[in-house]
Amino acid sequence: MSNYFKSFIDDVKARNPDQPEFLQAVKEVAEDIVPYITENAPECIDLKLLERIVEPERIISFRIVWQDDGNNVHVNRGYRVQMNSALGPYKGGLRFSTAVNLSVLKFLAFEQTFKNSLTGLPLGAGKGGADFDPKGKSDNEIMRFCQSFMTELSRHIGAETDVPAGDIGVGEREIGYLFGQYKRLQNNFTGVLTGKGPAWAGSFIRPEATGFGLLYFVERMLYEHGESLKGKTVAISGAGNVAYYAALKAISMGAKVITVSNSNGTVYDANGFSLEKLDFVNSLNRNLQAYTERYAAEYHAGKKPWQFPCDVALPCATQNELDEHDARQLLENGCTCIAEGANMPCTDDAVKIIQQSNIYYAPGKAANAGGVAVSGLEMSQNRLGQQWSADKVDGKLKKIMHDIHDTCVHYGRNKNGAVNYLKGANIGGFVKVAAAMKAQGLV
Ligand SMILES: NC(=O)C1=CN([C@@H]2O[C@H](COP(=O)(O)OP(=O)(O)OC[C@H]3O[C@@H](n4cnc5c(N)ncnc54)[C@H](O)[C@@H]3O)[C@@H](O)[C@H]2O)C=CC1
Ligand SMILES: O=C(O)CCC(=O)C(=O)O
Repeated sequence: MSNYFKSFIDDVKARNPDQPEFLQAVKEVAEDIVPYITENAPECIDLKLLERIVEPERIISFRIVWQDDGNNVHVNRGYRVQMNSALGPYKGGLRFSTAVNLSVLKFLAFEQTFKNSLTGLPLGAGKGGADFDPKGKSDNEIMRFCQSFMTELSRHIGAETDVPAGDIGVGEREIGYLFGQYKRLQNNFTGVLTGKGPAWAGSFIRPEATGFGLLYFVERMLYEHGESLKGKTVAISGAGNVAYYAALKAISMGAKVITVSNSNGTVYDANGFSLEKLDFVNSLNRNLQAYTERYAAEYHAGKKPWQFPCDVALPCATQNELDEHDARQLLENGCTCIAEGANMPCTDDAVKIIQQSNIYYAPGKAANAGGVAVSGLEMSQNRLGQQWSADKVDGKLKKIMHDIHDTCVHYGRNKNGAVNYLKGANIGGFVKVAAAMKAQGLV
Protein backbone atom coordinates (compact mmCIF):
# COMPACT_ATOMS: atom_id res chain seq x y z
CA MET A 1 0.00 0.00 0.00
CA SER A 2 1.11 3.59 -0.66
CA ASN A 3 2.82 6.00 1.72
CA TYR A 4 -0.34 8.08 1.69
CA PHE A 5 -2.43 5.10 2.82
CA LYS A 6 -0.02 4.35 5.65
CA SER A 7 0.19 7.91 6.91
CA PHE A 8 -3.59 8.34 6.62
CA ILE A 9 -4.29 5.19 8.66
CA ASP A 10 -1.58 6.02 11.21
CA ASP A 11 -3.17 9.42 11.67
CA VAL A 12 -6.70 7.98 12.12
CA LYS A 13 -5.29 5.51 14.67
CA ALA A 14 -3.52 8.26 16.60
CA ARG A 15 -6.55 10.55 16.62
CA ASN A 16 -8.97 7.79 17.63
CA PRO A 17 -7.21 5.61 20.18
CA ASP A 18 -9.19 2.69 21.60
CA GLN A 19 -11.74 2.73 18.77
CA PRO A 20 -11.09 -0.66 17.08
CA GLU A 21 -14.43 -0.94 15.26
CA PHE A 22 -14.10 2.55 13.83
CA LEU A 23 -10.56 1.88 12.67
CA GLN A 24 -11.63 -1.43 11.12
CA ALA A 25 -14.37 0.27 9.10
CA VAL A 26 -12.09 3.11 7.97
CA LYS A 27 -9.31 0.74 6.89
CA GLU A 28 -11.69 -1.40 4.91
CA VAL A 29 -12.90 1.63 2.97
CA ALA A 30 -9.48 3.28 2.57
CA GLU A 31 -8.03 0.11 1.01
CA ASP A 32 -10.30 0.71 -1.97
CA ILE A 33 -10.58 4.50 -1.96
CA VAL A 34 -6.89 5.42 -1.71
CA PRO A 35 -5.90 3.58 -4.93
CA TYR A 36 -9.04 4.95 -6.62
CA ILE A 37 -8.40 8.61 -5.83
CA THR A 38 -4.67 8.30 -6.43
CA GLU A 39 -5.42 7.18 -9.97
CA ASN A 40 -8.65 9.03 -10.79
CA ALA A 41 -9.09 12.02 -8.50
CA PRO A 42 -5.76 13.13 -6.96
CA GLU A 43 -7.26 16.51 -6.02
CA CYS A 44 -9.13 14.64 -3.24
CA ILE A 45 -5.77 14.14 -1.53
CA ASP A 46 -4.94 17.89 -1.50
CA LEU A 47 -8.49 18.69 -0.40
CA LYS A 48 -8.08 16.18 2.46
CA LEU A 49 -11.38 14.57 1.49
CA LEU A 50 -10.58 11.32 3.32
CA GLU A 51 -9.32 13.11 6.43
CA ARG A 52 -12.60 15.08 6.46
CA ILE A 53 -14.89 12.12 5.78
CA VAL A 54 -13.56 10.21 8.83
CA GLU A 55 -14.09 13.17 11.17
CA PRO A 56 -17.71 13.44 12.41
CA GLU A 57 -19.19 16.88 11.81
CA ARG A 58 -20.49 16.76 15.37
CA ILE A 59 -20.78 14.31 18.27
CA ILE A 60 -23.34 14.87 20.99
CA SER A 61 -22.98 12.96 24.24
CA PHE A 62 -25.48 13.29 27.05
CA ARG A 63 -26.73 11.97 30.36
CA ILE A 64 -29.95 9.98 30.56
CA VAL A 65 -31.55 9.64 33.97
CA TRP A 66 -34.54 7.37 34.44
CA GLN A 67 -36.33 5.43 37.15
CA ASP A 68 -37.13 1.71 37.06
CA ASP A 69 -40.36 0.17 38.33
CA GLY A 70 -38.86 -0.20 41.81
CA ASN A 71 -38.13 3.58 41.90
CA ASN A 72 -34.38 2.99 41.61
CA VAL A 73 -32.57 5.73 39.71
CA HIS A 74 -30.34 4.82 36.75
CA VAL A 75 -27.87 6.86 34.75
CA ASN A 76 -27.01 5.97 31.16
CA ARG A 77 -25.01 7.65 28.45
CA GLY A 78 -26.60 8.69 25.16
CA TYR A 79 -24.96 9.75 21.90
CA ARG A 80 -25.67 11.07 18.46
CA VAL A 81 -22.86 11.02 15.93
CA GLN A 82 -23.72 13.53 13.17
CA MET A 83 -21.25 12.21 10.65
CA ASN A 84 -21.79 13.79 7.27
CA SER A 85 -24.42 16.16 5.85
CA ALA A 86 -23.03 16.54 2.32
CA LEU A 87 -25.99 14.76 0.72
CA GLY A 88 -28.85 15.61 3.07
CA PRO A 89 -29.95 15.66 6.72
CA TYR A 90 -28.03 13.28 9.00
CA LYS A 91 -29.78 9.91 8.78
CA GLY A 92 -29.29 6.64 10.59
CA GLY A 93 -30.54 4.52 13.43
CA LEU A 94 -30.43 4.52 17.22
CA ARG A 95 -29.04 1.49 19.04
CA PHE A 96 -29.85 0.57 22.64
CA SER A 97 -27.37 -2.02 23.89
CA THR A 98 -24.78 -2.41 26.61
CA ALA A 99 -22.25 -2.77 23.77
CA VAL A 100 -22.82 0.84 22.63
CA ASN A 101 -19.77 3.10 22.79
CA LEU A 102 -18.25 5.78 20.60
CA SER A 103 -16.15 3.35 18.59
CA VAL A 104 -19.22 1.34 17.62
CA LEU A 105 -21.37 4.38 16.83
CA LYS A 106 -18.62 6.05 14.81
CA PHE A 107 -18.07 2.92 12.71
CA LEU A 108 -21.82 2.68 12.13
CA ALA A 109 -22.10 6.38 11.21
CA PHE A 110 -19.09 6.07 8.89
CA GLU A 111 -20.59 3.05 7.10
CA GLN A 112 -23.87 4.94 6.88
CA THR A 113 -22.17 7.70 4.88
CA PHE A 114 -21.42 5.29 2.01
CA LYS A 115 -24.62 3.28 2.37
CA ASN A 116 -26.89 6.31 2.26
CA SER A 117 -25.04 7.65 -0.75
CA LEU A 118 -25.54 4.32 -2.55
CA THR A 119 -29.34 4.56 -2.14
CA GLY A 120 -29.36 7.52 -4.52
CA LEU A 121 -31.57 9.43 -2.08
CA PRO A 122 -30.70 12.82 -0.51
CA LEU A 123 -29.54 11.42 2.83
CA GLY A 124 -26.63 12.46 5.03
CA ALA A 125 -25.34 10.08 7.67
CA GLY A 126 -25.55 9.69 11.43
CA LYS A 127 -25.96 7.11 14.14
CA GLY A 128 -26.77 7.22 17.83
CA GLY A 129 -27.95 5.31 20.82
CA ALA A 130 -27.31 4.55 24.44
CA ASP A 131 -25.52 2.00 26.61
CA PHE A 132 -28.91 0.90 27.88
CA ASP A 133 -29.88 -2.78 28.05
CA PRO A 134 -33.53 -3.19 27.01
CA LYS A 135 -33.50 -6.90 27.91
CA GLY A 136 -35.87 -7.73 30.73
CA LYS A 137 -37.20 -4.17 31.07
CA SER A 138 -40.92 -3.57 31.47
CA ASP A 139 -42.87 -1.57 28.93
CA ASN A 140 -43.10 1.35 31.36
CA GLU A 141 -39.35 1.31 31.96
CA ILE A 142 -38.72 1.39 28.21
CA MET A 143 -41.13 4.31 27.89
CA ARG A 144 -39.49 6.29 30.69
CA PHE A 145 -36.04 5.63 29.25
CA CYS A 146 -37.11 6.72 25.75
CA GLN A 147 -38.72 9.88 27.11
CA SER A 148 -35.60 10.83 29.04
CA PHE A 149 -33.39 10.05 26.01
CA MET A 150 -35.52 12.21 23.72
CA THR A 151 -35.75 15.09 26.20
CA GLU A 152 -32.09 15.80 25.46
CA LEU A 153 -31.85 14.53 21.88
CA SER A 154 -34.83 16.64 20.73
CA ARG A 155 -32.81 19.85 20.72
CA HIS A 156 -30.28 18.41 18.27
CA ILE A 157 -32.53 16.80 15.63
CA GLY A 158 -35.28 17.86 13.22
CA ALA A 159 -37.00 16.77 10.01
CA GLU A 160 -34.49 18.74 7.91
CA THR A 161 -31.54 18.43 10.31
CA ASP A 162 -31.18 14.89 11.60
CA VAL A 163 -33.71 12.07 11.31
CA PRO A 164 -32.96 9.04 13.53
CA ALA A 165 -34.64 5.62 13.20
CA GLY A 166 -34.33 2.16 14.78
CA ASP A 167 -31.43 -0.27 15.01
CA ILE A 168 -30.55 -3.01 17.53
CA GLY A 169 -32.88 -2.73 20.52
CA VAL A 170 -34.97 0.03 18.94
CA GLY A 171 -38.10 -1.01 17.04
CA GLU A 172 -41.56 0.42 16.44
CA ARG A 173 -42.41 0.50 20.16
CA GLU A 174 -39.33 2.59 21.03
CA ILE A 175 -39.80 4.85 17.99
CA GLY A 176 -43.37 5.45 19.25
CA TYR A 177 -42.23 6.56 22.69
CA LEU A 178 -39.42 8.68 21.23
CA PHE A 179 -41.77 10.31 18.72
CA GLY A 180 -44.43 10.99 21.37
CA GLN A 181 -41.91 12.76 23.57
CA TYR A 182 -40.48 14.80 20.67
CA LYS A 183 -43.97 15.92 19.69
CA ARG A 184 -44.79 16.87 23.26
CA LEU A 185 -41.62 18.94 23.64
CA GLN A 186 -41.71 20.64 20.23
CA ASN A 187 -45.49 20.84 19.71
CA ASN A 188 -44.80 19.73 16.17
CA PHE A 189 -45.99 16.61 14.29
CA THR A 190 -43.15 16.21 11.85
CA GLY A 191 -41.06 13.55 10.14
CA VAL A 192 -38.29 13.74 12.72
CA LEU A 193 -38.02 9.96 13.05
CA THR A 194 -38.58 7.14 10.60
CA GLY A 195 -39.87 3.69 11.38
CA LYS A 196 -43.07 5.24 12.70
CA GLY A 197 -46.23 3.11 12.72
CA PRO A 198 -48.18 3.24 9.45
CA ALA A 199 -51.18 4.72 11.31
CA TRP A 200 -49.11 7.71 12.46
CA ALA A 201 -47.20 8.85 9.37
CA GLY A 202 -44.92 5.82 9.02
CA SER A 203 -44.25 4.08 5.74
CA PHE A 204 -45.56 0.68 4.80
CA ILE A 205 -42.72 -1.84 4.33
CA ARG A 206 -40.25 -0.03 6.64
CA PRO A 207 -40.19 -2.95 9.13
CA GLU A 208 -39.65 -5.40 6.27
CA ALA A 209 -37.27 -3.20 4.27
CA THR A 210 -33.81 -4.25 5.46
CA GLY A 211 -34.50 -7.99 5.29
CA PHE A 212 -36.48 -7.79 2.03
CA GLY A 213 -33.87 -5.47 0.50
CA LEU A 214 -31.10 -7.90 1.43
CA LEU A 215 -32.85 -10.66 -0.49
CA TYR A 216 -33.55 -8.41 -3.48
CA PHE A 217 -29.82 -7.72 -3.58
CA VAL A 218 -28.90 -11.41 -3.27
CA GLU A 219 -31.44 -12.36 -5.92
CA ARG A 220 -29.90 -9.81 -8.30
CA MET A 221 -26.35 -10.89 -7.50
CA LEU A 222 -27.19 -14.54 -8.19
CA TYR A 223 -29.09 -13.61 -11.34
CA GLU A 224 -26.02 -11.70 -12.56
CA HIS A 225 -24.18 -15.04 -12.37
CA GLY A 226 -26.95 -17.14 -13.92
CA GLU A 227 -28.24 -18.52 -10.62
CA SER A 228 -31.25 -18.09 -8.34
CA LEU A 229 -32.22 -18.68 -4.73
CA LYS A 230 -34.66 -21.43 -5.58
CA GLY A 231 -33.71 -24.64 -3.80
CA LYS A 232 -30.76 -23.08 -1.99
CA THR A 233 -30.08 -23.65 1.70
CA VAL A 234 -29.73 -20.44 3.69
CA ALA A 235 -28.15 -19.97 7.14
CA ILE A 236 -29.22 -16.80 8.96
CA SER A 237 -27.91 -15.35 12.22
CA GLY A 238 -29.96 -13.17 14.52
CA ALA A 239 -33.62 -13.45 15.35
CA GLY A 240 -34.56 -9.78 15.27
CA ASN A 241 -36.01 -7.42 12.70
CA VAL A 242 -33.53 -7.97 9.89
CA ALA A 243 -33.20 -11.75 10.38
CA TYR A 244 -36.97 -12.28 10.52
CA TYR A 245 -37.81 -10.46 7.30
CA ALA A 246 -34.75 -11.84 5.52
CA ALA A 247 -35.94 -15.34 6.40
CA LEU A 248 -39.51 -14.60 5.27
CA LYS A 249 -38.35 -13.29 1.89
CA ALA A 250 -35.82 -16.10 1.37
CA ILE A 251 -38.57 -18.65 1.96
CA SER A 252 -40.92 -16.85 -0.43
CA MET A 253 -38.15 -17.01 -3.07
CA GLY A 254 -38.00 -20.80 -2.75
CA ALA A 255 -34.99 -21.15 -0.42
CA LYS A 256 -34.75 -23.34 2.68
CA VAL A 257 -33.79 -21.37 5.81
CA ILE A 258 -32.12 -23.63 8.37
CA THR A 259 -30.93 -21.40 11.24
CA VAL A 260 -31.76 -18.42 13.44
CA SER A 261 -29.71 -17.38 16.46
CA ASN A 262 -29.04 -14.90 19.21
CA SER A 263 -26.11 -14.25 21.54
CA ASN A 264 -27.02 -17.35 23.58
CA GLY A 265 -27.11 -19.92 20.79
CA THR A 266 -28.44 -21.20 17.48
CA VAL A 267 -31.54 -23.12 16.41
CA TYR A 268 -30.85 -25.53 13.55
CA ASP A 269 -33.98 -26.80 11.80
CA ALA A 270 -32.89 -29.22 9.08
CA ASN A 271 -36.44 -29.30 7.68
CA GLY A 272 -36.38 -25.54 7.16
CA PHE A 273 -38.39 -22.80 8.84
CA SER A 274 -41.91 -22.04 7.67
CA LEU A 275 -43.75 -18.74 8.23
CA GLU A 276 -45.57 -20.34 11.14
CA LYS A 277 -42.30 -21.54 12.68
CA LEU A 278 -40.77 -18.06 12.30
CA ASP A 279 -43.75 -16.50 14.05
CA PHE A 280 -43.20 -18.98 16.87
CA VAL A 281 -39.54 -17.89 17.07
CA ASN A 282 -40.78 -14.31 17.37
CA SER A 283 -43.02 -15.22 20.28
CA LEU A 284 -40.17 -16.82 22.27
CA ASN A 285 -38.77 -13.57 23.61
CA ARG A 286 -35.12 -14.61 23.24
CA ASN A 287 -35.59 -18.11 24.70
CA LEU A 288 -34.71 -19.85 21.44
CA GLN A 289 -34.17 -23.19 23.14
CA ALA A 290 -37.95 -23.45 23.61
CA TYR A 291 -38.26 -23.88 19.82
CA THR A 292 -37.18 -27.52 20.18
CA GLU A 293 -40.09 -28.18 22.55
CA ARG A 294 -42.52 -27.65 19.67
CA TYR A 295 -40.57 -28.56 16.52
CA ALA A 296 -38.07 -31.25 15.56
CA ALA A 297 -34.87 -29.20 15.61
CA GLU A 298 -31.57 -28.83 17.44
CA TYR A 299 -30.56 -26.04 19.80
CA HIS A 300 -26.82 -25.38 20.03
CA ALA A 301 -26.05 -23.31 23.12
CA GLY A 302 -23.19 -20.85 22.67
CA LYS A 303 -22.79 -21.76 18.97
CA LYS A 304 -23.10 -19.70 15.82
CA PRO A 305 -24.93 -20.78 12.65
CA TRP A 306 -21.82 -20.95 10.47
CA GLN A 307 -20.96 -24.58 11.29
CA PHE A 308 -23.98 -25.86 9.33
CA PRO A 309 -23.56 -26.55 5.60
CA CYS A 310 -25.39 -23.96 3.50
CA ASP A 311 -25.28 -22.38 0.05
CA VAL A 312 -25.95 -18.85 1.27
CA ALA A 313 -24.97 -17.26 4.60
CA LEU A 314 -26.75 -14.13 5.79
CA PRO A 315 -25.24 -12.66 8.98
CA CYS A 316 -28.05 -10.48 10.36
CA ALA A 317 -27.15 -9.99 14.05
CA THR A 318 -24.25 -7.67 14.86
CA GLN A 319 -20.71 -6.53 14.06
CA ASN A 320 -17.81 -9.00 13.97
CA GLU A 321 -20.05 -12.02 14.52
CA LEU A 322 -18.42 -14.02 11.69
CA ASP A 323 -14.69 -14.54 12.14
CA GLU A 324 -11.85 -16.17 10.22
CA HIS A 325 -12.66 -19.62 11.57
CA ASP A 326 -16.34 -19.24 10.62
CA ALA A 327 -15.41 -18.05 7.13
CA ARG A 328 -13.16 -21.08 6.57
CA GLN A 329 -15.87 -23.42 7.81
CA LEU A 330 -18.47 -21.89 5.50
CA LEU A 331 -16.15 -22.22 2.51
CA GLU A 332 -15.18 -25.80 3.38
CA ASN A 333 -18.86 -26.69 3.61
CA GLY A 334 -19.56 -25.36 0.11
CA CYS A 335 -21.11 -21.95 0.83
CA THR A 336 -21.09 -19.87 -2.36
CA CYS A 337 -22.59 -16.58 -1.23
CA ILE A 338 -22.26 -14.39 1.87
CA ALA A 339 -24.42 -11.27 2.06
CA GLU A 340 -24.41 -9.00 5.10
CA GLY A 341 -27.74 -8.02 6.65
CA ALA A 342 -25.95 -6.68 9.71
CA ASN A 343 -23.41 -3.84 9.70
CA MET A 344 -19.81 -5.11 9.43
CA PRO A 345 -20.68 -8.63 10.68
CA CYS A 346 -17.49 -10.13 9.20
CA THR A 347 -14.17 -9.48 10.88
CA ASP A 348 -11.33 -8.02 8.88
CA ASP A 349 -9.66 -11.46 8.63
CA ALA A 350 -12.91 -13.13 7.60
CA VAL A 351 -13.36 -10.59 4.78
CA LYS A 352 -9.81 -11.28 3.54
CA ILE A 353 -10.50 -15.04 3.41
CA ILE A 354 -13.83 -14.55 1.69
CA GLN A 355 -12.30 -12.15 -0.84
CA GLN A 356 -9.52 -14.63 -1.66
CA SER A 357 -12.12 -17.27 -2.56
CA ASN A 358 -14.33 -16.84 -5.58
CA ILE A 359 -17.66 -16.82 -3.77
CA TYR A 360 -20.11 -13.91 -4.02
CA TYR A 361 -19.70 -11.47 -1.15
CA ALA A 362 -22.05 -8.54 -0.61
CA PRO A 363 -20.98 -6.01 2.07
CA GLY A 364 -23.58 -4.58 4.44
CA LYS A 365 -23.26 -1.02 3.22
CA ALA A 366 -24.76 -2.21 -0.07
CA ALA A 367 -26.80 -5.26 0.86
CA ASN A 368 -28.60 -3.89 3.94
CA ALA A 369 -29.30 -0.43 2.52
CA GLY A 370 -32.98 -1.26 2.02
CA GLY A 371 -33.87 -0.13 5.54
CA VAL A 372 -32.50 3.35 5.25
CA ALA A 373 -33.79 3.56 1.67
CA VAL A 374 -37.37 3.05 2.83
CA SER A 375 -36.67 5.49 5.66
CA GLY A 376 -35.77 7.96 2.91
CA LEU A 377 -39.06 7.13 1.21
CA GLU A 378 -40.84 7.69 4.54
CA MET A 379 -39.26 11.16 4.69
CA SER A 380 -40.54 11.87 1.17
CA GLN A 381 -44.05 10.74 2.12
CA ASN A 382 -43.96 12.92 5.26
CA ARG A 383 -42.88 15.97 3.28
CA LEU A 384 -45.67 15.39 0.75
CA GLY A 385 -48.26 14.58 3.41
CA GLN A 386 -48.96 11.28 1.67
CA GLN A 387 -48.92 7.59 2.36
CA TRP A 388 -47.98 5.30 -0.48
CA SER A 389 -49.30 1.73 -0.79
CA ALA A 390 -47.17 -1.20 0.37
CA ASP A 391 -46.86 -2.36 -3.24
CA LYS A 392 -45.59 1.01 -4.38
CA VAL A 393 -42.97 1.22 -1.61
CA ASP A 394 -41.90 -2.39 -2.17
CA GLY A 395 -41.49 -1.72 -5.89
CA LYS A 396 -39.31 1.32 -5.19
CA LEU A 397 -37.27 -0.68 -2.65
CA LYS A 398 -36.62 -3.43 -5.17
CA LYS A 399 -35.50 -0.91 -7.81
CA ILE A 400 -33.18 0.85 -5.34
CA MET A 401 -31.56 -2.47 -4.34
CA HIS A 402 -31.09 -3.47 -7.97
CA ASP A 403 -29.58 -0.06 -8.73
CA ILE A 404 -27.19 -0.41 -5.76
CA HIS A 405 -26.19 -3.82 -7.09
CA ASP A 406 -25.52 -2.35 -10.51
CA THR A 407 -23.47 0.50 -8.99
CA CYS A 408 -21.33 -2.12 -7.20
CA VAL A 409 -20.83 -3.96 -10.48
CA HIS A 410 -19.93 -0.72 -12.26
CA TYR A 411 -17.25 0.33 -9.76
CA GLY A 412 -16.23 -3.16 -8.63
CA ARG A 413 -15.54 -4.98 -11.90
CA ASN A 414 -11.93 -6.21 -11.92
CA LYS A 415 -9.75 -6.55 -15.00
CA ASN A 416 -10.41 -10.32 -15.05
CA GLY A 417 -14.17 -9.65 -15.27
CA ALA A 418 -15.01 -10.75 -11.72
CA VAL A 419 -16.91 -8.30 -9.51
CA ASN A 420 -15.51 -7.16 -6.16
CA TYR A 421 -18.73 -5.94 -4.53
CA LEU A 422 -16.90 -4.48 -1.54
CA LYS A 423 -14.72 -2.31 -3.74
CA GLY A 424 -17.75 -1.39 -5.86
CA ALA A 425 -19.76 -0.34 -2.79
CA ASN A 426 -16.90 1.66 -1.30
CA ILE A 427 -16.09 3.56 -4.48
CA GLY A 428 -19.72 3.86 -5.62
CA GLY A 429 -20.67 5.32 -2.23
CA PHE A 430 -17.63 7.59 -2.08
CA VAL A 431 -17.82 9.33 -5.47
CA LYS A 432 -21.15 11.03 -4.79
CA VAL A 433 -20.27 12.20 -1.27
CA ALA A 434 -16.86 13.40 -2.45
CA ALA A 435 -18.41 15.37 -5.33
CA ALA A 436 -20.88 17.03 -2.95
CA MET A 437 -18.15 17.84 -0.42
CA LYS A 438 -15.98 19.38 -3.14
CA ALA A 439 -18.89 21.46 -4.42
CA GLN A 440 -19.71 22.72 -0.92
CA GLY A 441 -16.22 24.09 -0.22
CA LEU A 442 -13.97 23.67 2.78
CA VAL A 443 -16.55 22.77 5.44
N1 LIG B 1 -33.19 -2.48 11.57
C1 LIG B 1 -32.72 -1.99 10.42
O1 LIG B 1 -33.47 -1.43 9.60
C2 LIG B 1 -31.29 -2.16 10.05
C3 LIG B 1 -30.43 -2.93 10.80
N2 LIG B 1 -29.16 -3.14 10.38
C4 LIG B 1 -28.25 -3.96 11.15
O2 LIG B 1 -28.76 -5.28 11.26
C5 LIG B 1 -28.32 -5.89 12.49
C6 LIG B 1 -29.52 -6.38 13.25
O3 LIG B 1 -30.39 -5.29 13.56
P1 LIG B 1 -31.92 -5.48 13.93
O4 LIG B 1 -32.41 -6.76 13.39
O5 LIG B 1 -32.59 -4.23 13.57
O6 LIG B 1 -31.84 -5.55 15.51
P2 LIG B 1 -32.77 -6.36 16.52
O7 LIG B 1 -32.53 -5.76 17.83
O8 LIG B 1 -34.16 -6.44 15.99
O9 LIG B 1 -32.16 -7.83 16.42
C7 LIG B 1 -30.82 -8.10 16.70
C8 LIG B 1 -30.67 -9.60 16.80
O10 LIG B 1 -29.28 -9.90 16.89
C9 LIG B 1 -29.07 -10.70 18.05
N3 LIG B 1 -27.75 -10.38 18.57
C10 LIG B 1 -27.33 -9.21 19.10
N4 LIG B 1 -26.05 -9.32 19.50
C11 LIG B 1 -25.66 -10.58 19.16
C12 LIG B 1 -24.45 -11.29 19.29
N5 LIG B 1 -23.38 -10.73 19.87
N6 LIG B 1 -24.41 -12.56 18.82
C13 LIG B 1 -25.48 -13.13 18.25
N7 LIG B 1 -26.66 -12.50 18.12
C14 LIG B 1 -26.74 -11.25 18.56
C15 LIG B 1 -30.17 -10.31 19.00
O11 LIG B 1 -30.39 -11.33 19.96
C16 LIG B 1 -31.33 -10.17 18.04
O12 LIG B 1 -31.87 -11.43 17.70
C17 LIG B 1 -27.47 -4.80 13.18
O13 LIG B 1 -26.14 -4.96 12.79
C18 LIG B 1 -28.02 -3.51 12.59
O14 LIG B 1 -27.10 -2.46 12.68
C19 LIG B 1 -28.70 -2.65 9.18
C20 LIG B 1 -29.52 -1.88 8.41
C21 LIG B 1 -30.83 -1.50 8.83
O1 LIG C 1 -33.56 3.84 8.61
C1 LIG C 1 -32.63 4.41 9.14
O2 LIG C 1 -32.44 5.61 9.15
C2 LIG C 1 -31.65 3.57 9.93
C3 LIG C 1 -30.99 2.51 9.15
C4 LIG C 1 -29.74 2.11 9.81
O3 LIG C 1 -29.48 2.43 10.95
C5 LIG C 1 -28.77 1.35 9.06
O4 LIG C 1 -28.86 1.33 7.82
O5 LIG C 1 -27.86 0.76 9.65
